[in-house]
Amino acid sequence: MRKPIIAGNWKMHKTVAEGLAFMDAIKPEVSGTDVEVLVCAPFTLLPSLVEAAKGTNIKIGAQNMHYEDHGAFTGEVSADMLLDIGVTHVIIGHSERRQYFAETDETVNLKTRKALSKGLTPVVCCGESLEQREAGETKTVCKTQIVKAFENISLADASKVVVAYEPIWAIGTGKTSSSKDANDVIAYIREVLAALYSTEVSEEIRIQYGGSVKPANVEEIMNETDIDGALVGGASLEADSFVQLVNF
Ligand SMILES: O=C[C@H](O)COP(=O)(O)O
Repeated sequence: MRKPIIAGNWKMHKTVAEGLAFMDAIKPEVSGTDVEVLVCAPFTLLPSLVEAAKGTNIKIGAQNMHYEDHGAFTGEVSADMLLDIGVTHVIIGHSERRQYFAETDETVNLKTRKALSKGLTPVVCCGESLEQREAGETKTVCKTQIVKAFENISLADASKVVVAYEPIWAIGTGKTSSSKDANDVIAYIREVLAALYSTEVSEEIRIQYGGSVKPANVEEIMNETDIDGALVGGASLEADSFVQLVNF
């Protein structure tokens, strides 16, 4: 049985004070849940959030990392640096990183392998653009991204990866994929993983949906058979809304 995972991706939002106020507000409201609760914040907030999450069931993640251990990479942060401050998860290959920061399927793979080798849980994103969807390429695009992301990842490590299927046209637009459509693509991603590894491993890997998830639609999405969680941007920024998502 896969444990559901509800993750907030704050993107480039919040000061430390705002992040800590959010943590104070959600802690008592999410403490009883069976769902894995994850907050992925900008680098500047991570040490404070890790401290605030101590002794709770809330995990703290980064939104990116570099695949090298150290070196002349101005502006970048390594896996060891994240581990050093107590971060446990890292989003890799978000479409905004692919679109604005030249993230490629190859760097997604390098980062995923590095995260796993260090003991960080990678949340690996895939998803098609509107143009690709209209051209009927959704499954091909997701397959290409997933096959490359998992290249040279062992069977033992594969089940530690969390996948997030995020159709780009649904991100921050208010347009959600229908839960059936999202489930259909996610079931297909599971078939791709079964072919790469085994049915057993593919049944263990958690696959989230992301794209305009909000309290009003989270239950329907989470009721789908293959959807194991949500990666949420806008609706994760307010404590009330995030609590409703976790307690779907
Ligand atoms: O990482 C989160 C996704 O990009 C979804 O963002 P959104 O919930 O604002 O559509």
